[in-house]
Amino acid sequence: MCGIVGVVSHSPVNQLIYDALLLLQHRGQDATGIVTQLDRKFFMHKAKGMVRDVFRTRNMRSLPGNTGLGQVRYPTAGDANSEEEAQPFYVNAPFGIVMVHNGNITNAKALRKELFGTDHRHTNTTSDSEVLLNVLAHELDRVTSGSKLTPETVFAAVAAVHKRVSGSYSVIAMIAGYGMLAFRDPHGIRPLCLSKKSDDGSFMLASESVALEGTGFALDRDIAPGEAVFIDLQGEAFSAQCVPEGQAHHNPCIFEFIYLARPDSVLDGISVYAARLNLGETLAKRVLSAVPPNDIDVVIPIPESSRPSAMQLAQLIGKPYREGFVKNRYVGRTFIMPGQGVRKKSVRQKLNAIASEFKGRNVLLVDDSIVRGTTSKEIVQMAREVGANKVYLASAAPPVRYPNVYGIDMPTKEELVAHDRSLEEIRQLIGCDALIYQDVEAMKKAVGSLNPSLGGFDASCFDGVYVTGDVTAESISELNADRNPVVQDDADADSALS
Ligand SMILES: O=P(O)(O)OC[C@H]1O[C@H](OP(=O)(O)OP(=O)(O)O)[C@H](O)[C@@H]1O
Ligand SMILES: NC(=O)CC[C@H](N)C(=O)O
Ligand SMILES: [Mg+2]
Repeated sequence: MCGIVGVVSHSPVNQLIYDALLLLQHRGQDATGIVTQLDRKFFMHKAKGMVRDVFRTRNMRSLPGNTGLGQVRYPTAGDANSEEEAQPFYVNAPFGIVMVHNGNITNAKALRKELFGTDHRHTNTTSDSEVLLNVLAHELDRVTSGSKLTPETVFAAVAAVHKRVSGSYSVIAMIAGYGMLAFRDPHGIRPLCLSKKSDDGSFMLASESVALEGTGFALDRDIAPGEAVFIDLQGEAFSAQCVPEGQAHHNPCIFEFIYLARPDSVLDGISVYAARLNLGETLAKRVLSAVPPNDIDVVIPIPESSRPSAMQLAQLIGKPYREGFVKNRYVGRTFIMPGQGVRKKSVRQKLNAIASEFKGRNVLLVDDSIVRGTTSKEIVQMAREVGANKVYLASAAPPVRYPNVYGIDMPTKEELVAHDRSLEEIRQLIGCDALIYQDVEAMKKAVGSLNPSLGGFDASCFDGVYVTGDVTAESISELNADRNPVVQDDADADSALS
């Protein structure tokens, strides 16, 4: 889950893209980049780091033009440490294309071979996004050879991309001198939404509605699964469904609603905040059947993402909701940091307990999800250190048991605390007095009831069902083999836990 943004306007876009990226920073903390276009020329600046650190005034000054793209990266493929793999990516033929991608290509290895052997295209990094860009470039070249680039030819190229590429991809690209193209994979796994400003006719495309609202745009609609939108440089927009009828299914990633997205965003017709409240409500029922309510004195969220669920849960079980942990706002999100070592250290730097909320009390801690168990184990220990009597732990998401291959960095099952362990084994490992998880079906209902028109969710890390239908144990290990040493680091999560 990276954050992506694209703007077509009648005035300079550099500041607007910067502002939108800041609003999407929670989706990627590792690298960032902006590219703008002026007179068929691209101007780009990208580097490792957060938005505020990467773009200095001199960089912003060298990003002229009224159209542009930006990205914040959370690496899920290739090399997490490489500056080269920061986005946007650029190819010079045909036309000159720059592209940003949120998602993960599951057949990148096979495509890389095809690109080299059959399409005679060169890729220079281990990034799956560079592969995707080259497939798009090849298909654009093929459909426009001997004819002009029109919205129809662009859509034909996207249709060909859908046939070749597997996995998750929300994409925004700029074609030099022509316009901006956006498309979403046939399952709509990662989000992408669109806005047109009524006063000046400018367009913004972004991963989350919060980026639109925070920059003076208003959410018009989501890009549909399999759909492509092309906005020419005169500001005229065209759109088309690029997969054959019956082959597009709307299965957004449910983890967006649990953890990844900001609570003030609305994705695919669902308010993330409302989803988290609903998850708290269903979790409350499970808590009541597992722990006698009189045994709980206070409900304490593990900041940040669990707050709405914890609040709702507390109200339903009739217990006080208290802020027992204070988050250091200058430490980023720990889950999306690359490498288990840095994640583990960061939990202690990030959260500190207010002893008076714990002393002598039976506390129910609530988190949105337990993935590697890094956070839970540290937090339970911290609660005990400041004098908690009993420490119960509830998770608004069900046990994460399966690897994710669609853009969340949980590539190996061995690193997941719930993989191949019973509830009791997980409880012992985390060290809490009772452990209560959300149920998979209840989770799907809690979120899905907010938009019944969806065709279900990608909930693969919870139920092991991969919506693209082509993910096997073999392809998962192949994907891991393509990662840089970070995955090896992650595979050590077990030892880091104990
Ligand atoms: O079991 P783990 O592997 O530790 O991962 C799960 C934790 O990581 C996330 O928090 P994070 O600090 O990333 O972000 P937040 O501040 O938005 O909650 C999530 O909210 C859980 O607290
Ligand atoms: N989280 C993402 O969307 C990552 C995009 C791409 N797979 C990368 O690793 O750069
Ligand atoms: Mg958290």
